Amino acid sequence: ASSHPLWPDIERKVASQVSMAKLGVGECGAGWQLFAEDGEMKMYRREEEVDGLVVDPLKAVHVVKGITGFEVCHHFFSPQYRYDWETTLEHMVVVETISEDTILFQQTHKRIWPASQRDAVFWSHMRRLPDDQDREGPDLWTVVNQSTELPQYPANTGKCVRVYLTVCLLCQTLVNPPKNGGPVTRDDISCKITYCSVVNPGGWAPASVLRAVYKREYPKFLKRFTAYVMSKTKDKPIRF
Ligand SMILES: CCCCCc1ccc(-c2ccc(S(=O)(=O)CCO)cc2)cc1/C=C\c1ccccn1
Repeated sequence: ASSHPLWPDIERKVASQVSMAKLGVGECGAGWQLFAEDGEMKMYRREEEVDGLVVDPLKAVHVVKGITGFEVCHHFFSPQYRYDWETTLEHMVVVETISEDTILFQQTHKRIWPASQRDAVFWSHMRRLPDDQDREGPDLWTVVNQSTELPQYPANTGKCVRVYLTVCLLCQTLVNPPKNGGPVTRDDISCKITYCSVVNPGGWAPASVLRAVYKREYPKFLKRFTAYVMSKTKDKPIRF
């Protein structure tokens, strides 16, 4: 895929998104406010507006037992599972499978009254990252979704307002080998998940509506998605 015209953008975006995702909420600048908490899941947001539009960056951290970073990224990246966990999705088109780890999507999301319906066109790239701390244990896995322009899907021509998004899912598998030296089972693993997203709604939507949507939808999405991965993997061999 390194020959594809998007490749330089993908390389640059993945590098910048992963380094930002690795920063704790305390480090990457002030202004992160905790807005939702549920067990191990903590969701933070920053209140930001661009041209009067709410684009509140979101950062969620979660630790889930019994699954690996590869399994989380695989179910997030692969189109065949998306309708199972993405409740706001109305329609998804795989525009181009650039390579086995890079796909171009067009998605329409269900209309959220009183705002107009939204669609998104983005490339999605999944990658294993060498662990820079050289800690032993499995590597990191990431999926980055980045809006891009596609001539065959011009923005704001039909019923939908085009959103512009940047999303990074960064996963680290934690293995706690059993004392008796036996094989590692799902009871001995967990996954540290960092989910970062910035969604520019594209066209006007009331700040109160957008903030209510994000406050309601993001916690629901992360809980539902991680529960889905657990259900899909629990009786299967572990994939690191
Ligand atoms: C007025 C409403 C405007 C927002 C509409 C909207 C736009 C984009 C998106 C969205 C959210 C997550 C992704 S992803 O993480 O890349 C996974 C692949 O689907 C891509 C798109 C959603 C939603 C609408 C609802 C909403 C908002 C947050 C969280 C969940 N749902």
